[in-house]
Amino acid sequence: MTNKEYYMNLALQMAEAVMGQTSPNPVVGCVIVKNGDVVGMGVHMKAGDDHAEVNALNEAGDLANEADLYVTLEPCSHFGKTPPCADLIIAKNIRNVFIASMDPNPLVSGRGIDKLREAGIYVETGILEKEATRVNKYFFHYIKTKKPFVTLKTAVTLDGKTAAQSGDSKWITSEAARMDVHQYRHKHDAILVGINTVIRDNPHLTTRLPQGGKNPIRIILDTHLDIPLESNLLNDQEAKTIVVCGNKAVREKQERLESKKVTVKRMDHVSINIEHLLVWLGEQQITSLFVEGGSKIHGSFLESGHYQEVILYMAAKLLGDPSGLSSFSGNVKTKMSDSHQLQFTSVEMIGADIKVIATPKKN
Ligand SMILES: Nc1c(/N=C/[C@@H](O)[C@H](O)[C@H](O)COP(=O)(O)O)[nH]c(=O)[nH]c1=O
Repeated sequence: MTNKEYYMNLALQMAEAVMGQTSPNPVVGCVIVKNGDVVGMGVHMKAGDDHAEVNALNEAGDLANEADLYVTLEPCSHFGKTPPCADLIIAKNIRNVFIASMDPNPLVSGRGIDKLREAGIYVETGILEKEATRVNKYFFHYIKTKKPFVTLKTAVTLDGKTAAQSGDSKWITSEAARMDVHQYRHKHDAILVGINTVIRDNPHLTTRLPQGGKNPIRIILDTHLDIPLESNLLNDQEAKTIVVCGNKAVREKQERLESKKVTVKRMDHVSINIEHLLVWLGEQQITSLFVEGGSKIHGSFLESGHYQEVILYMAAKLLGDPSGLSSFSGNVKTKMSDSHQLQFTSVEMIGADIKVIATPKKN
């Protein structure tokens, strides 16, 4: 690892540590180095707060003069909730700026760098760019598409079942694997399940990590508003909860839910169109969506083609039951050559279980 990568890695580690806190902003880390000493470190904590560069420059004080600045995302050049970071970097007389990833917003991309170079500052980009892009993959997707980054998560037995034909699914995976899921609940802005999962499991869908973590907004796809009024999701007050229904759902049911401080989003058609839902969620500034199923929901996202990552946890258990519930049911392909093509991006053991991550192949 080169010197530059060492300091950029430090900035990236800070950015990674606050994933889940900054939405709808990106995560950004910044490190300031002078004569081989780290003299300032900063991270963007949450939307509306000071940017990473501001926090690092405040910490460096006069030592920022003639120092090197490492930042994981191109410094902003526009007046947002805070003044442009590029102007502050120039004012503090920083000598060199090293950047990992460029701003994906075409309106500002490169503008911050141009400002710095016009002021005579040396600027180098692309240091650990791959890692920086990974850390902000939800934000980058949202900026480009104005729709949330969609992660489909499922848990299956060795023979691919997500529940027995009786509906029983407790538990497929071990405590360690189920706890691993909670990091994604913290990192995503929202979590989504279908009405069948709500009726079968009566879930809370909260983040229960040892170190805490943010509860995501909870979204239930419930075309006809069948959700039982005594459901945990409607009564535990643990997080903002949105029930999405079709336009034929009974109004009285909608009013009963709204009296419980639950948002009811009535779509324009009888059934729920996934793409329309994602556009609406994007308008609510939801930049990432964690879909925990069940299998019909996963099938509808598969059918829509609007999903960016699949996370599958597999337990070494066999149900041997052909009528057990598959993890995806929808958009059935009858020929292997027509199957949805993905690629594995990681395989690892989590306790006794396997965790696999796959992404759709770019066609
Ligand atoms: N059955 C299993 C899962 N089941 C996932 C969903 O069906 C559950 O309803 C949801 O996780 C419950 O959320 P909670 O109430 O917040 O705990 N998910 C897993 O990773 N392994 C499983 O063995």
